[in-house]
Amino acid sequence: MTRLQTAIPISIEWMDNHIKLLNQQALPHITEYIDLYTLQDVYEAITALKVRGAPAIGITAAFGLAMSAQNYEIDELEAFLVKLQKEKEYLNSSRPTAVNLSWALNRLINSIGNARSVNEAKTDLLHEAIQIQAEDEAMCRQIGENALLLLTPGDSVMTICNAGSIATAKYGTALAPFHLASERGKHFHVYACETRPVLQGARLTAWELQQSGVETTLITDNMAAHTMKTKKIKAVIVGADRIAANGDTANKIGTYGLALIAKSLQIPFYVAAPSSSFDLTLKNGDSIPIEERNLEEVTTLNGTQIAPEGIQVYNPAFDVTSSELITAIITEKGILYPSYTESIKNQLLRY
Ligand SMILES: CSC[C@H]1O[C@H](OP(=O)(O)O)[C@H](O)[C@@H]1O
Repeated sequence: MTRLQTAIPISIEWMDNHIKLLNQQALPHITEYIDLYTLQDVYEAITALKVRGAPAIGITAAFGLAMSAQNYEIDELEAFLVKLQKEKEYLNSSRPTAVNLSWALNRLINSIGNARSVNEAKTDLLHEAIQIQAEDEAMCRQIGENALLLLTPGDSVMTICNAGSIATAKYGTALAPFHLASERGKHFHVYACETRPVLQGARLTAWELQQSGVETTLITDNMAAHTMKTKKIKAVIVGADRIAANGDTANKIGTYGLALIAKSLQIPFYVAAPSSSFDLTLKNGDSIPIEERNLEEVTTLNGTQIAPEGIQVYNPAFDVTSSELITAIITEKGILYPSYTESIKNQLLRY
């Protein structure tokens, strides 16, 4: 067993008739699993961020739809497909920004195009969800290998949010190189931004990298510029929720600011993401839907009110980094460089 296999739990496990999910809202203090049996359980787990991270959301939704379909008491294929489409749209409405959600659900619907019976369709759905999870693990491992072509062990690297193993099937995207290097006895020094308001950096990335034996320093988000300037940060690497055809990238709120600082300090800024995070129907990032979440995430901390009651709040969960601020996009199919419109066409779509 590699260190990663023993250190970091798998976030999503299919248990033959239900989903066993690592509750990411309980981390880092409690490692607990919750059992999801219904479509509503899955919808609520995604909206409440019990599972979060673009690929992990897609995988969970895929198993959720396949699981729900197993229990349809419908014999007629046409009626089965009508109900499946309705439930797919419901799950797809759980969070708007990560394209992996709709990508995974569409893959499930497409997987039963040739089914000749309801039973065949039920089998195909489950098979496709299992396939999506297995492929994501392989893609993330390859992203880690490709990132190690750009990052040098021993360097200090900054990241934001959690684009880690628990946000994917395994390994993560932005954190994948650190896990792989650690398994090989090579070490980076990672500066993790805490990532207000939900604290994915402080709660999840700090925990995940510590489990994996990666040297990690936690900073608050407003320390990023000073840290990049004074701590010899050699690169910034982040995940992605949706990448448009020109390379504009939506990621956790605060990412755009890191990219601007990196540009001004001439520090390479990398996005790490699987091909399932690209939305080539969008010419650029202007039309990427940005999720706005409830005000309590900003006005409270661990249930304690930290702002005056009734204060107005703006709580966008993502921002869009324009492609000219991105040095390279690291995918499982290789490293893309500007112009991203061209490199996406030549490298991502060539298969
Ligand atoms: C590989 S995870 C990608 C992405 O998802 C996270 O958002 P959230 O925690 O709200 O699901 C964050 O933006 C990560 O970079």
